[in-house]
Amino acid sequence: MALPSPSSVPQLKLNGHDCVRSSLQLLQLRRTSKHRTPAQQQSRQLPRTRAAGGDDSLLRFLASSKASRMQHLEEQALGALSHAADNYSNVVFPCALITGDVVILDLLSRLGYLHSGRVPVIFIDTFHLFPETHSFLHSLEAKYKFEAHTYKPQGFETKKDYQAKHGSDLYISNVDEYDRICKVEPFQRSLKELETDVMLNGRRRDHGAERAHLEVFEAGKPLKCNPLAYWEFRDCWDYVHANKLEYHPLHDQGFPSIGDVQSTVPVPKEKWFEYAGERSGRFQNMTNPDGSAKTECGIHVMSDATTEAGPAAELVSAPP
Ligand SMILES: Nc1ncnc2c1ncn2[C@@H]1O[C@H](COP(=O)(O)OS(=O)(=O)O)[C@@H](OP(=O)(O)O)[C@H]1O
Repeated sequence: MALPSPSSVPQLKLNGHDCVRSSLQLLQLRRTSKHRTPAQQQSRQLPRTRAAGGDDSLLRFLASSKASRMQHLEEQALGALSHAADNYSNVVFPCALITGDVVILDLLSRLGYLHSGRVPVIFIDTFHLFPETHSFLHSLEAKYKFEAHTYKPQGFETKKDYQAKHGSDLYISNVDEYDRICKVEPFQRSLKELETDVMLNGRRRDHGAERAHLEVFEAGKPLKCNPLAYWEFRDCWDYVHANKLEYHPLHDQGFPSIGDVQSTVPVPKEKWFEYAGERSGRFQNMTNPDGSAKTECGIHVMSDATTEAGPAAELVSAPP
């Protein structure tokens, strides 16, 4: 069967994904290999008319596989959110407003959980966020009709107050102390004040090695619900485009993920969708006490260390 050249394949524009083309590239690579099986040799001699029909059906198969995968991911994420809300009293969503978070907000809104206040949104103002992050939050609050619960470093109303005590470069002189004061403490305080028993977030397996085996629910107090655990970064963008959602304005300036100003940089677009590519511009020039590169601020890592195993422990960590 003569495969069409990948560049000549019309994009099926199924959620704007390139998978059809890349699958064809893979197949073509196999075809041009010296090691053809007898069946492959034979298939090369099939009449061209049959080959043309085969190409169409392959494209249709790939398109329908992709569509059913996306449908499953969406149903599974909605199912996880409903399960959390149906079975637990205080489900909260700490939201950093990056692409996956926008997907979760939209799913929560479709379930009626934002407007009703069933799932409160937590926003940590670290005093070091980009101004665009604040304006984007206000825009989403207006669109989905919710008001985020904003938490700041304890004892400070403004960045000026904070700097008067800690200076302007604590994140350089003592990054762990900076994380504790500006992120971890306000985050822990928010979970406590809202009596959280389930915490939603947008962590996914393709974020990197630390999250490679993430499950949709993770044991602990609070229980963590990761509705996008099995999604890829590309799936989040497909959802955003398919539903014409507004997204953080800094994505259009080359930032795949957005955190604090001092530690977030743009990333070349071709790297965004590589494994761990989304977070490759985060935590720049930061190291852990053991000298390894920092990949987490400690919000989730620290809350793991300080929480107990919850009732779902056996569900999420069943032995092989
Ligand atoms: N500003 C702010 N407000 C509320 N919640 C926040 C905030 N920053 C991070 N988070 C929560 O922490 C999750 C991991 O974030 P990150 O490791 O990407 O960033 S950071 O280290 O916290 O800056 C992050 O997961 P995502 O849902 O994937 O964004 C959130 O659950």
